[in-house]
Amino acid sequence: MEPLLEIDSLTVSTRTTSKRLLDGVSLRVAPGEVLAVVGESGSGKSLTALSIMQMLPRVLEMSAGRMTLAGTDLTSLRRREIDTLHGGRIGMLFQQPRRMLDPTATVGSQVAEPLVRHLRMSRREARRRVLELLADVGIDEPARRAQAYPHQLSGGLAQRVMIATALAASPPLLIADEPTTALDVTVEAQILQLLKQKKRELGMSVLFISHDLNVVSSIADRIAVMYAGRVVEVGTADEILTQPEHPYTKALIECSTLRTDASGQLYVIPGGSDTARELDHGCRFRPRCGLTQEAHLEQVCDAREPVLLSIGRSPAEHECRCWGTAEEREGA
Ligand SMILES: Nc1ncnc2c1ncn2[C@@H]1O[C@H](COP(=O)(O)OP(=O)(O)OP(=O)(O)O)[C@@H](O)[C@H]1O
Repeated sequence: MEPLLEIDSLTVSTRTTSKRLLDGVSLRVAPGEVLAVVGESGSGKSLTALSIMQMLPRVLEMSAGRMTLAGTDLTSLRRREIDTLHGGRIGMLFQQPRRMLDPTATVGSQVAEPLVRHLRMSRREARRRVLELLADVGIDEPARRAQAYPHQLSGGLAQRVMIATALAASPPLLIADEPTTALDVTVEAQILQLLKQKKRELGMSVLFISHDLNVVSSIADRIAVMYAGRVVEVGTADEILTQPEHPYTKALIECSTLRTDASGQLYVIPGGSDTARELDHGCRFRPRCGLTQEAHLEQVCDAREPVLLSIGRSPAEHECRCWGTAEEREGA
């Protein structure tokens, strides 16, 4: 199936120092599919989303071999076309829903905005449609809520309003950047449920960004794992969660299952990712990698950066960037 969103070799660097923050990121999202992008803080998840939405800050510059949405080249859009993209072709959800809403405008007028702008509805038509949209995302008494201001909403209610706004113009793609991270666990479960229901009803694709594998396991069809600005493993959610290959993915899974060691300490991945980008040769994960030492691969992992190799039954079904994994497979 032709992908809806296709990104090839996306690189983002700082303009002044040319520091590479994203390095050759390639991703594909099929129509109706949820691709989750996971990784620790600073791995490049949000920059990937901002690049797709053409919302990178001016201090950063981007280059991409290819970045298309339903065949449209996103890298050459003009200002007006980018305005049409936001909300019209890509719905957006962020971590702090109350901060993303305009504090001076009522809920109703904010949900109406994409209806007027993208679907060219009259204000009157839009007011009627807003009530349906609010009810559709599980908001009681939509007429009363439409009159409310963002500060009068709980976090969960504000995220429901953001979902109604993001999906108002039925965009084919939703980008959700940590949409449940700021919510408490019961509300988080309800919002995930709502997103799954909306995805089913509307048949949209979703790029779902999270640092939490537990969260993505309930919603993702495929998972891409990022480390220090690169995709290190990608595959179906089932394969990544049950047969992870990259030592970093395995470590993330260990962390997400709240495993404790013999002394009762919670498992954490040793070391930090902050210096990984400064490594100018070899694998960026090697200073933290147990496999490198275990399999005596220091020289190999130090010499050259691993490439993303296909390890699935069919090409591109499961790919992993690790010399150790490649070596094990060759030996087997
Ligand atoms: N405007 C900027 N100028 C310089 N560096 C930046 C800028 N924005 C992001 N970065 C750096 O780029 C890297 C990737 O950032 P990004 O926000 O994409 O990470 P993330 O995976 O989304 O993390 P988090 O989960 O904490 O949001 C980080 O090292 C970050 O410090």
